[in-house]
Amino acid sequence: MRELTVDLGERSYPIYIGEGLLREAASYFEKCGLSKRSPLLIVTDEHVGPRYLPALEATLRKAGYQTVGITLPSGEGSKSLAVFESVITKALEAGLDRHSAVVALGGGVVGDLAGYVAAAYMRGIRFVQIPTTILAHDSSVGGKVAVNHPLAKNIIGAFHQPEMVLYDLETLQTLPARQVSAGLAEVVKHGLIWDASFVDWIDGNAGKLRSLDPEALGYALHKGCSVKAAVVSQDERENDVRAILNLGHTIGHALEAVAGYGEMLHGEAISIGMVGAARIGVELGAPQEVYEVTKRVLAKCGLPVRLPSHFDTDAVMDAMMHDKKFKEGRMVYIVPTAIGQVEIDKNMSADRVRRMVEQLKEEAEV
Ligand SMILES: NC(=O)c1ccc[n+]([C@@H]2O[C@H](COP(=O)([O-])OP(=O)(O)OC[C@H]3O[C@@H](n4cnc5c(N)ncnc54)[C@H](O)[C@@H]3O)[C@@H](O)[C@H]2O)c1
Ligand SMILES: O=C(O)C(=O)C[C@@H](O)[C@H](O)[C@H](O)COP(=O)(O)O
Ligand SMILES: [Zn+2]
Repeated sequence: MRELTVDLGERSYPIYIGEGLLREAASYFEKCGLSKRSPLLIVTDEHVGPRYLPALEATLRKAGYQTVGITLPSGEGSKSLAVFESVITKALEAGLDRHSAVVALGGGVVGDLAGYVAAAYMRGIRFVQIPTTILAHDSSVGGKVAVNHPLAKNIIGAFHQPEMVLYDLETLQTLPARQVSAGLAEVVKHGLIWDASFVDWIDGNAGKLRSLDPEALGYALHKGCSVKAAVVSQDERENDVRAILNLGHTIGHALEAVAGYGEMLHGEAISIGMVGAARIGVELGAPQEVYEVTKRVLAKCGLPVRLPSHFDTDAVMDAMMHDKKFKEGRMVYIVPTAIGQVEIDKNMSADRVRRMVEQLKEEAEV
């Protein structure tokens, strides 16, 4: 078992990463002081619930916790105000009070939604992240919780930190191949923004990661969570350095919205976005290898590196205008300057981004 800390003063919390942690969940819940007198609401989805909810509830109940589960349809569509309301209804019916906690058992969709429920219910109750996807090594850490609006991703949300992150790597073994690749996009991102040697390692170990080799996965997810924790610890509310976690996301979020939520997975969209960002980086003076390595490593992880030509450039640009980082015709854009390094460009021209979107449709597959 590996342990990390997200260092945020009185809101600091541990990330536990290891095999079989779900079976020991009760002892971790006790360690972080969750109440046995008030019900816990476990939010999960239709793919995760049948596999992992009964065992989690059994171990928690055996230790004296009261649990209630809610199983949602899987996929990005559940990050909506309608589903948010249905979970609040469940919380009220189950009698959750201010000492209760919401437990997110699932991927980033469940984590973002359940976290937002926890942030809003009775003006904020505690919550626990139990991530079950590779991608959720990113989403479970850092306290960004949200639902989508049809016009813009993650636009209704809050910062609300969990009490702990309990990452049982055994659960990842049941992930479908497409979700494995999508999750690896955020792993690659953590290398590209912070650590060239990690990018090099992924380059050499992408095959092992895709085949869910436990040792390789453990190493990569610990590394990814360390980068995320380090960045968030420096800038909890994205006033500054935290923006670098958005590499590839400005266009990525627009692609998700334009495709229709869930059609293009988050990891797939930001993969294409990171290739675009690398192109802009090279245009602005970064070495050519920034583009070549970014594209190669993403392709090795089984990710798309080209924008399908049916995407309408105007629609993508319109969607970007709703991004939280867009202001007066200029956007905040994360631009790679070298492998493992990025800078925050607060004055990126929309015209340059438009040209990049067009170029992404011409991108050769690797
Ligand atoms: N809050 C943040 O900081 C942050 C960071 C990155 C991404 N996100 C958000 O995360 C979301 C994407 O998360 P995701 O990729 O985990 O998607 P997801 O939660 O939809 O999970 C992907 C799919 O895998 C299934 N699944 C999950 N765990 C499984 C398992 N162990 N075995 C079998 N199937 C399993 C799910 O049912 C779903 O069909 C997006 O909405 C994105 O915006 C948030
Ligand atoms: O935690 C962050 O900060 C991130 O940017 C992580 C991203 O991977 C994640 O997709 C996040 O939800 C994007 O943030 P947003 O503020 O652009 O919605
Ligand atoms: Zn992301």
